[in-house]
Amino acid sequence: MSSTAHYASGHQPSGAAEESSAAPPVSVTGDITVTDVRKSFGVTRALDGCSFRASLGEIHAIVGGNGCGKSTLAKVMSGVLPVDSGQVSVIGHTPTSPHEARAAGIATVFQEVLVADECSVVDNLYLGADRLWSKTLPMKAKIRDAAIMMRELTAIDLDVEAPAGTLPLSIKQWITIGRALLWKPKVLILDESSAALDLDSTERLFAKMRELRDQGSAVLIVTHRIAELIRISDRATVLRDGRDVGVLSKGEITEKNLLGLMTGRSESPHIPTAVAQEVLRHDVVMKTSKLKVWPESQPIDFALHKGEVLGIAGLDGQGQSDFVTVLAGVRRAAEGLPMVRTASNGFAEIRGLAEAAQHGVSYVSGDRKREGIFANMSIFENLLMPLYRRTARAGKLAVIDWSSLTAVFDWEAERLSVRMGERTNKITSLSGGNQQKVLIGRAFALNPDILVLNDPARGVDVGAKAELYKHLTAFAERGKSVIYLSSEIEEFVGFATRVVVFRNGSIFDEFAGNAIEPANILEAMFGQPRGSQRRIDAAPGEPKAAQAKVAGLIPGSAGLPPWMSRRNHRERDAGSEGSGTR
Ligand SMILES: Nc1ncnc2c1ncn2[C@@H]1O[C@H](COP(=O)(O)OP(=O)(O)OP(=O)(O)O)[C@@H](O)[C@H]1O
Repeated sequence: MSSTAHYASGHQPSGAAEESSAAPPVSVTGDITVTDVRKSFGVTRALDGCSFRASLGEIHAIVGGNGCGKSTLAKVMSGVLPVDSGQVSVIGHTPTSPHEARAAGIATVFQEVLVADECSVVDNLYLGADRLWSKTLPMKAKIRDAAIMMRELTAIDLDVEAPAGTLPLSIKQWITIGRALLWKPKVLILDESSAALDLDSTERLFAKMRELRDQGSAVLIVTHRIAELIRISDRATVLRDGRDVGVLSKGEITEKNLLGLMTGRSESPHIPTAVAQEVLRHDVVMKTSKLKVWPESQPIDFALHKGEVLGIAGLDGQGQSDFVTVLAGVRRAAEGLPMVRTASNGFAEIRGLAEAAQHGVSYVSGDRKREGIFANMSIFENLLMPLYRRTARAGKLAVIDWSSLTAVFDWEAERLSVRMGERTNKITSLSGGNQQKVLIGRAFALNPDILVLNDPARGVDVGAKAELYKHLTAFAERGKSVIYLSSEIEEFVGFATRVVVFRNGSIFDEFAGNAIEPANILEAMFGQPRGSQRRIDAAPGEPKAAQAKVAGLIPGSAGLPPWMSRRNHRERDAGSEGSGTR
């Protein structure tokens, strides 16, 4: 393993780049050199003498725990943040604004999915581009290019003229990536850009990254998905507490080496073991009977047991996310209602969030920007607001019991290791992963009986993830139950009691015990049943439509989600086999 990197000093800043109305201007004058950079926010030292060096023609990962300064490093290289001291040179430029960075051939996809909901997909793709080369492109050409780009990235035909607000988070994430790729950047910086993508989508992103690298660009990625970064990166720089602590070359990039550098310790925090199955004989605490997520999808009979950690998997758009939001009362199913066990041992229907909360069901969204944080409120308020009313002392004035709230805050913030300055600071002052921890803390603080988590570890570092599994396991051992949707299938191993895999808006397969293996889950996600459920929706000999569903990645013709293109809907309505969508 390389020791702490020492870098040569960077190129001198070249000043602002010229604007151009032609294709993106790129003048390659050197590589990427960040030297001894310091950047503080008040008392927080986000970068504390950080150095980093990457070359054109490589995929280089920037790795480290939540709050160690990765996004800040990405932002200083993208002209979003000025440094307090030190030097930044990216292909000969020191951009002082995102616009300058873009003109220099540097494109960044930031961690938060920045999409204007009310604008169309095409407008979102060209957002901010109108002062440069795309100004001259007629709308028709933009629509054509947008459709091609989105098809390449998502493998489905999207209606690019539809408003982006109706799209799932993963597709919005693709828009932000497509926006950067349209520029054919010389340096592409991806800050947690695969965090909302499923496995197959991630492969498409990787193909794009390799293509760019092979054309001579540098691709810098920030990710907490260790298995992915091991596969894709040529080199990795590890940060800890705002400093670079080591550079790993391809063969050295292993989970053990990464964790050792990230934490400064050598032990691995997560040792997978098969999870005991006795809980599957315990009482049912939540169930559905003939519930249909989409009007045309297969009905779902489902049961969650007391003490169970149930994993939920599926390729994007297969209904798993809709299902968990139905269970949590966030949305209604096309048919049927989930039922939850009541204190008197009967079952009550969940018709909305209020009933879910009343019967002890809490929800954590992975889409923290849209469904989670209150951006204008403090860290404290964000973690505890749902408790304000509950802890109000009886009486006319209903005074909030601040001392008990403070105790809850301290407990949750400490056990989830939320890295923060003052608790009264706005939640947006926290790094992305730490914001997510606050949302998880909020759900725990409500002391629920059933926790429904929708890809909660998105952007959470590997150490904190292991802690989260520990807390959730302990929670389940206290007789509570957990529903855990993840787009990262490795998460289930050694943690979930059972995993159900969704296809076409319904449960397709199910795994328990030692069968909870990434390879098994993956095959089921792609339509090959390997578990106990064996709900085969396309047996050999079935017509081509079903075979296409199994072989391909398209959601089946049964119950296409509404954001797919008009063309897909027309094909479905005409009884088409849908295989033309790829
Ligand atoms: N605008 C800001 N105001 C105040 N503090 C900030 C701001 N931006 C970042 N910080 C702080 O700087 C530190 C580094 O944050 P940064 O977002 O760079 O971390 P990160 O390594 O990207 O974390 P994550 O993996 O959670 O995304 C954190 O402690 C964060 O709270």
